[in-house]
Amino acid sequence: MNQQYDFGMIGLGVMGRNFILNVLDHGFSAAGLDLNHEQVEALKQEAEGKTVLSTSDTAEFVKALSTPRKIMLLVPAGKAVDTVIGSLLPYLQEGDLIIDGGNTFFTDTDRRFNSLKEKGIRFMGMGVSGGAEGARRGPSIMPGGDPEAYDIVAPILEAVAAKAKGEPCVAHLGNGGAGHYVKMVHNGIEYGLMQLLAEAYDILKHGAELSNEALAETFEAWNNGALESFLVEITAAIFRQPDALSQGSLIDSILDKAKQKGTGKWTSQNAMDLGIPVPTIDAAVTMRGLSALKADRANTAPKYSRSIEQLPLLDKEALINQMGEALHFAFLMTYAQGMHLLHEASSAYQFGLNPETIAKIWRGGCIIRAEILEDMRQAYQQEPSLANLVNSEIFRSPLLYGQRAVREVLSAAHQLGRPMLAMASTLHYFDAIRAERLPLNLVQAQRDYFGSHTYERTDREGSFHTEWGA
Ligand SMILES: NC(=O)C1=CN([C@@H]2O[C@H](COP(=O)(O)OP(=O)(O)OC[C@H]3O[C@@H](n4cnc5c(N)ncnc54)[C@H](OP(=O)(O)O)[C@@H]3O)[C@@H](O)[C@H]2O)C=CC1
Ligand SMILES: O=C(CO)[C@H](O)[C@H](O)COP(=O)(O)O
Repeated sequence: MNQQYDFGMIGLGVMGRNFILNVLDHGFSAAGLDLNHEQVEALKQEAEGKTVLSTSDTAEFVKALSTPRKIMLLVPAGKAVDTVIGSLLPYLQEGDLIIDGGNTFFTDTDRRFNSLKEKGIRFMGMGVSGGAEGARRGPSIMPGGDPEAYDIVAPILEAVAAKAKGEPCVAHLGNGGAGHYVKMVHNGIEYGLMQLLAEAYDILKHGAELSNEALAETFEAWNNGALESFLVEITAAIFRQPDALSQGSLIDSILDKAKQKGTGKWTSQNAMDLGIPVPTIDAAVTMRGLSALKADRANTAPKYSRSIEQLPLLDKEALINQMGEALHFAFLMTYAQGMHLLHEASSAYQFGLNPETIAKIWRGGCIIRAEILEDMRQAYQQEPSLANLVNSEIFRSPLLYGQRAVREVLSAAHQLGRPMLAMASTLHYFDAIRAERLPLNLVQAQRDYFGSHTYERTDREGSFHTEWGA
């Protein structure tokens, strides 16, 4: 009898090839499919000696898999996913499972789930985080959809996932497109944290005049404290990277235009749809947009030249310390915004999410893994229905303490004329969410003035309209 393989992977690029190698490392047999022959050959070479089939023939690939078939896709989100599903259908049988592991928009997952269900094919939307290294050595995995479908593939996913405090960083998260929704918000938080770190770099470089070596040491020191996280760790390493093509550090030769594939923007857009503010993520998306306007910036810059050298000298040591505290505050607030969005989405889309489980599986493997996640997990363990982490006792003291540092670093940014849009948005979000009264009574008055939109009063029930100025 021919070999029957435990697991199938379609898309043998950055993520797919590393993920399938990870599966093989854990003693499972696996088949890989890609239309690109170079990728097929690369898998054959990298998996030499393992029980693997690498092919670009769909019929051969599907027939080689043991039933129910477990086929994961790591192809670009969008059309490619529908194309691959269409190419598989003639060969699949009832009960087989297709898993989309890409960064797919969650409503596409719902659509695919419903259409495949009619054909008797199981479908699962699943976020995967950790980049190439995570896929290879242990990612954080965010599956959603039918729990029975998850059970079919759980032994493989639990084996390959990262482990945090001995527990696998994978769990069935909820109904329908829940897995892809959680991954989208993960990426929104990722955007926020990355932008905050970029802003800190800018102020330390221009305000405290830190060299790349000093920046590396500063970020390393932070990574040994409350800010311990993957993103702080790699940021320190980035400052140490020499440039292979010219003198100096590589960071100084990288064009300041950040690209984006959509998940951060989707998070902001969907948060607006649900009426949940995520201003740090909005700011991060906006800054990617501003970074892309390189030619416009270059054109405008000479018209508003800076005179930094005339500015009062900032206390270097104080600024570095305040920046570390400010980042800790802003990191907490960014996770809080993302988790608040998940709380609302869970009821709006009936995902049935458990925030403690999400905090738990984000503690290892993923891009936003951080020491803070363990505090978050404990906060949700104490109060599972907590809507916003700002109201957690665990967060109260670091937020109260950290906000002062944020005000200091923002003041430095203002003096230097350097943008800290994410940091400022984070502080203003905090100041707004803790303000019992906001000046939006004026907005209501204006709406009623020009559009008879009515307003409510503070002293009596009902809806009121005034003939303003009459
Ligand atoms: N890179 C990352 O850090 C992360 C990526 N993701 C997500 O994972 C998914 C895959 O990303 P990534 O691995 O980076 O992308 P890559 O482009 O590196 O790999 C995608 C692979 O899929 C192949 N492919 C495309 N269409 C088909 C098809 N119809 N049939 C078979 N193979 C096909 C591509 O072939 P070809 O080269 O010929 O186009 C390529 O080999 C995306 O949704 C991405 O957003 C998720 C987490 C992290
Ligand atoms: O999912 C990821 C990490 O978690 C991918 O790396 C994704 O591409 C990051 O988003 P963008 O390309 O928009 O920066």
